[in-house]
Amino acid sequence: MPKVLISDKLSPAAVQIFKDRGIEVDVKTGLDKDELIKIIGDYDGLAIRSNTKVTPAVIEAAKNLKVVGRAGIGVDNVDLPAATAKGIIVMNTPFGNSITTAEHAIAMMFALARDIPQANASTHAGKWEKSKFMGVEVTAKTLGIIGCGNIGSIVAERGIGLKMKVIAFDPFLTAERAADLGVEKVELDELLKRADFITLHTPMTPQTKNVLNAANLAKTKKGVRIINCARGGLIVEADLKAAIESGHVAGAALDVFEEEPAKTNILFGMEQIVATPHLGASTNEAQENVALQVAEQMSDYLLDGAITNSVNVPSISAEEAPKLTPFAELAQQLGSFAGQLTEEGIKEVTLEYEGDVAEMNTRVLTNAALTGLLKPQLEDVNTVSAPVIAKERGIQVSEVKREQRGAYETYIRLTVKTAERERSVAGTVFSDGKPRLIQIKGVNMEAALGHHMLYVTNQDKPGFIGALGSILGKASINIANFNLGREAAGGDAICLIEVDGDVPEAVLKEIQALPHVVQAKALTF
Ligand SMILES: NC(=O)c1ccc[n+]([C@@H]2O[C@H](COP(=O)([O-])OP(=O)(O)OC[C@H]3O[C@@H](n4cnc5c(N)ncnc54)[C@H](O)[C@@H]3O)[C@@H](O)[C@H]2O)c1
Ligand SMILES: O=C(O)[C@H](O)COP(=O)(O)O
Repeated sequence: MPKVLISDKLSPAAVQIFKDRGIEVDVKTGLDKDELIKIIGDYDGLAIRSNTKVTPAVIEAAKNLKVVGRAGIGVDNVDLPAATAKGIIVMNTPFGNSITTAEHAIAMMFALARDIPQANASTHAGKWEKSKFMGVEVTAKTLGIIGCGNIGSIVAERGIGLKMKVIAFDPFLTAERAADLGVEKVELDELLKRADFITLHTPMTPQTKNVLNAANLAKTKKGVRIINCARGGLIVEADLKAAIESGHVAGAALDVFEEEPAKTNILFGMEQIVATPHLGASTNEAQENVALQVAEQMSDYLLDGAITNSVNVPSISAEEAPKLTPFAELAQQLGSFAGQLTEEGIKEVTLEYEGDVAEMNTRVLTNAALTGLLKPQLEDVNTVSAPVIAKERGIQVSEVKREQRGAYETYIRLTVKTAERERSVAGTVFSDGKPRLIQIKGVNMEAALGHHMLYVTNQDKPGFIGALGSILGKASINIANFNLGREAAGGDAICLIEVDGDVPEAVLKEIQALPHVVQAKALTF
């Protein structure tokens, strides 16, 4: 039975889902990093929010971990490269808390416009400072949205509902989407110049980090008010402080900070700052949504191999998972076969998918093939890390899909190009669900791959098979399966033999020395 650890405060709905799905679940919140490292090895799944830091050290200690589920959106607290390298799937719940966070941004805008937190504190203190708190209307003001994705779009709709003029900077926002939303798409400088309120809704990336720095703050309208319910590092806090002190920026409402938890901060204590402790997603509704969703997604993966909302691998639905499994095994075997025979640097890999398999989720199959291909050179490769490693090594990977059927209903062909040669191998899955090789280097044959295989290429000449059989017999190597194929009588021939154990180096040398042998290699699968 898979075992999941919930290490941040999640709605109890998540625990119930895991239990209902037959998954053992422990809830241990507030663990420090050493405590987490100590226990993480026991778990197949880890469910988190933003508090748990999934560092390379945690990943290293997570010997059984298969999936990290983020009940929320931002996965900046998870070391994605480390998780990917270890084959751990990281998934989030990209929509579950969007409305709640957008509503928080709007609430923060009003808090700023009308000094609500300051007036609240003053009134509680019995001061009745009616003339001190003079606000501004939002009606007819310009709201500048930086990042118009899920949350930014909802903020845009709410802003339009409040009779604001909404402008947005988002390089990935299409003109059609902007028109549908009723938003004017502008460049960043234009937004900075025109907005009375600026609200940030981008992820934290190298491009968005420090987007509101001294230089950009200087381009804003005097009296601008800034709202950040996205990520702390989008604003340079020292520059914001200076811009408020100079009177250029009227105020800022911040839910997120450069360093969290933010127990101290240079902005704390400033009258013009409204602060909340990363509460964007904190409503009953959003927490129920994300907890249910993450528990379902993690259970689907741990129990059925279905992948939803992963940030590091392609999705696989629960329906396609069982159909894909034998083809993924085939793709990995084709990759492994080619990988064990390839001793030079790989330049290009092409995967041809023909027939029914062309309609499947071929990215998953390509990742499986790359895993098999790279494994002989790299012990630490898996279906999650393989595409990243291939890219890092400059291997060009392409897919070709054809719907038509030939002699076989469906098949996959893998072609590997190096500086010296091109090698291709094709296979299919038979009705018994087992993968078979059907062609090697253009030579037809039908062979299942066992654990130990002997691969020999030779010139098709009489007497060769007898000589080969007697070498194996003399070495007491039992033949389990013998598969032969040839280009034409007397031409190139291939012999793929399943044997019941290792083929020692000395035996291999004897085979290589036989007349007409071009190559002989022991392969394992
Ligand atoms: N405060 C909270 O509690 C809370 C809650 C939920 C989400 N968030 C954060 O809010 C942010 C937005 O979440 P979302 O769900 O809307 O994400 P999203 O991916 O749907 O939208 C992000 C948008 O930013 C745009 N973008 C990317 N790079 C950009 C750039 N360089 N300049 C301008 N725009 C750029 C993208 O095109 C996209 O449209 C994330 O950082 C998320 O972690 C915070
Ligand atoms: O990215 C998110 O979903 C938000 O930052 C919410 O974080 P939380 O789940 O820790 O409140």
